[in-house]
Amino acid sequence: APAPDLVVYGDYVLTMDPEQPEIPDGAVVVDKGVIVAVGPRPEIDRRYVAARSIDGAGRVLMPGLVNGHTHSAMTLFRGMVDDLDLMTWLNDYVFPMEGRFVDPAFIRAGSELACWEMIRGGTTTFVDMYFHPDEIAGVVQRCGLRAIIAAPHIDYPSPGFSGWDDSFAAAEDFVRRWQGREPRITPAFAPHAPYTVSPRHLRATVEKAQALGAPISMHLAEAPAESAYIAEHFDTTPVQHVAGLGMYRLPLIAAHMVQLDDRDIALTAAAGVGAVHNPTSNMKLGAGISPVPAMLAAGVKVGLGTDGAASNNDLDLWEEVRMAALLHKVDSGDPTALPAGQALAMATRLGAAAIHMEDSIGQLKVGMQADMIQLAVDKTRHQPIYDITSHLVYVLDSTDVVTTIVAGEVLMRDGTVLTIDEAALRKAVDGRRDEIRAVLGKKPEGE
Ligand SMILES: N[C@@H](CCSC[C@H]1O[C@@H](n2cnc3c(=O)[nH]cnc32)[C@H](O)[C@@H]1O)C(=O)O
Ligand SMILES: [Zn+2]
Repeated sequence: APAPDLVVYGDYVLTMDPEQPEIPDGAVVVDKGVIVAVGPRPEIDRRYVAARSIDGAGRVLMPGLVNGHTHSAMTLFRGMVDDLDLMTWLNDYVFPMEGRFVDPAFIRAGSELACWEMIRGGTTTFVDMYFHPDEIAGVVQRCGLRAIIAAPHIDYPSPGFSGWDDSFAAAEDFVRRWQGREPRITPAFAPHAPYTVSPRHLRATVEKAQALGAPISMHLAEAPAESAYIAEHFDTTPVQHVAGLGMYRLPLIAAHMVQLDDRDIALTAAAGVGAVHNPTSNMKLGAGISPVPAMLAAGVKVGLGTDGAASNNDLDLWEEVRMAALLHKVDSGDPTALPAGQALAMATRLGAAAIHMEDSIGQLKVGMQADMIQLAVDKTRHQPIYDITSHLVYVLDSTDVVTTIVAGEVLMRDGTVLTIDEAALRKAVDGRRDEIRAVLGKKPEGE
């Protein structure tokens, strides 16, 4: 028998592969970080003797989750400003705080805190957009997660901002240095939003991203104030504005996509642009309700994201799955609007498509990357179980995740994160918290 690196079992194997969605008492075989077999346990055990195995009794085995939009180091701003609309939150609070506190050490601590939380909760891939992307990439490399790391650039004179030319040149430099360097890291461009980056600079971004073959991640059609700004200055919608500048010709990852008309949705579907839905952030900032069922019906690739911990306030993707499943029922008055299976797909297979990685992640399928998680479903509060998908969406949560594996590497085992020193992390986070508290104590922000 062939001797692969690892076999992982599950009483319930949920592949998210439409061709064989669920395998009771199944197993996934991994060799050199890639899935080489998926099937029922007896058949797998007959064919393979793996070097290592992870038991699956009382456990679900499924693909790791995809967080399509976050700002990882904003974990250090968790719970600092709540209950404000997007523009007030951003201009009066977040930008000044960032100008004051963000430096490379802040990013190292904040991103590590984010990665710890994501590994703990079963997120295996995330799309990040934040300052000092080299620091983020270093953290991601050390903790073993997979990420698209988008280097931000902006016109808007936010604090800490050194001008468009510098921020764009730094982003290009980052993309060039990280392309092909680490298989789990994809560098990308991140023009902040249509209301903070001029048309000329969005065009320049398209040209550069096209030349380098890099994806773009940006905030798009998030809040009413953005639509009003774009209507006033350009007499169109945010989507049609950026599509007109060529942005819909590339692998674009568009976060939010709340304020959309029918034409915006049709254009997004036709272009294959990925839409990342952030239900908690949208609800919390009062941005509106993204027309997710309409996008899905039109064939848009819709994923899920947490956004940063300053507008969520955590990076728990299970919460987004459940929020999405519930929000669109209440919005439409139709409980069939977003069924559990579709909500779960948005965190896995569809979410992978939304970030243009559907060929390598999002399903447990031969040839795909071995990015997978186990959840324990053996507790009394989990019983009885009739439909595992229903449980994953409506019963389980991030604390039920017990194993996290990326490219065949075990990042968490029995609920313990193995690749991050938690005690050292807590110390770094406490240090930053004290520094921020001291400043906030002296000068309270806002009224
Ligand atoms: N101001 C930056 C760009 C920074 S990274 C991404 C930015 O997006 C901000 N951000 C976080 N969540 C949202 C959101 O929902 N909408 C718009 N911006 C956001 C975040 O605070 C951060 O400033 C520069 O000078 O280059
Ligand atoms: Zn964001």
